[in-house]
Amino acid sequence: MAQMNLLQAINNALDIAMAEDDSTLCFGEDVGYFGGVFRATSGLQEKYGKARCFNTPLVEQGILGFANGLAAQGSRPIAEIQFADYIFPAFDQIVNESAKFRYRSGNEFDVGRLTIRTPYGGGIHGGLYHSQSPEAYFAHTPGLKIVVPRNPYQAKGLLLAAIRDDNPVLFFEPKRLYRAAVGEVPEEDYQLPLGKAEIVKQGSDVTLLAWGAQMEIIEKAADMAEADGISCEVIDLRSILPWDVETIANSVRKTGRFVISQEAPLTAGFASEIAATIQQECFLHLESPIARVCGLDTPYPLALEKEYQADHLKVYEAIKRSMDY
Ligand SMILES: Cc1ncc(C[n+]2csc(CCOP(=O)(O)OP(=O)(O)O)c2C)c(N)n1
Repeated sequence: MAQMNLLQAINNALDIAMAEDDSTLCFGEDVGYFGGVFRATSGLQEKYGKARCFNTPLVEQGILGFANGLAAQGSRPIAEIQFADYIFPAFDQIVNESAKFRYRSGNEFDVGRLTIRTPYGGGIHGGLYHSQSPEAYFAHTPGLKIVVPRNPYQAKGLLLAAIRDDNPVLFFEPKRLYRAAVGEVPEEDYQLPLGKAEIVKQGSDVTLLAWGAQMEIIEKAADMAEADGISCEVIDLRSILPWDVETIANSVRKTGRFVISQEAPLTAGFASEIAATIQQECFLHLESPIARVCGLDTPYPLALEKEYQADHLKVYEAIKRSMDY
């Protein structure tokens, strides 16, 4: 075991993946000798050379076009988009090519070896274009997998699973946790399963669900509610696509109450998809309406970041409303 922050765990996973397979490549804006703006690829160019870890031009559509071509030809590309806010120029490549390549070629080609890493989320005073959480745009796209880790242990195990998975995977890295989340991480190779949620704390009165950096917030709200005698089951979704309906539905059947929290805006966020599915699966077990505690429906505000966030007080209020219903 070693103490690592989330960035170091990601760097460690990339190192293991590059060492095991010569066809694994890391590239993106400033990813080469500089090691990325957050240093996730630090030291990799030195170790594996300029042909395997390198800078691209500032053109996200090109990064993904290039990555799709490499993956189709048998390489294992790991493309970095410098901020998730800048993934939109590559939207066409991801949604129309990465996700559909296997289907449109009748399984003759696929880009399943592709992994896309990108820093995501707010809480760092990044303003409009360094704070967004765009998972829902991609969750609407069959053919992709989507993962969000909440700590260094998860980041390493889930990233190694993502890189080796047979489908294109989008790996959203909560940038607020890059240096803030520190924990024990095994130095050896391990994987955590994609598509599986993790029950972080067992409870019996209400189920709380989030992913990524939002986990800290629901855990804090759970502590407040527990002080009032409310027993909270806390679950980390970990994978947005595919998502673990069974674990969540089993929990809600047990507790009868359900609060979902996401950092992204409320409208058409992934929390809405979860709420719709769970009301269908658990209708007769629900004691109160499913609550969504989300970011406000505004562009991500710089000055009003605190007001925008679905913080622990808003989650706590939703728990109380659910209990009092
Ligand atoms: C579409 C998009 N992708 C990525 C970024 C992040 N970004 C901001 S500045 C910068 C580097 C710009 O370098 P250069 O074009 O050489 O201009 P310089 O600032 O060095 O004069 C990058 C990648 C961005 N702002 N927009």
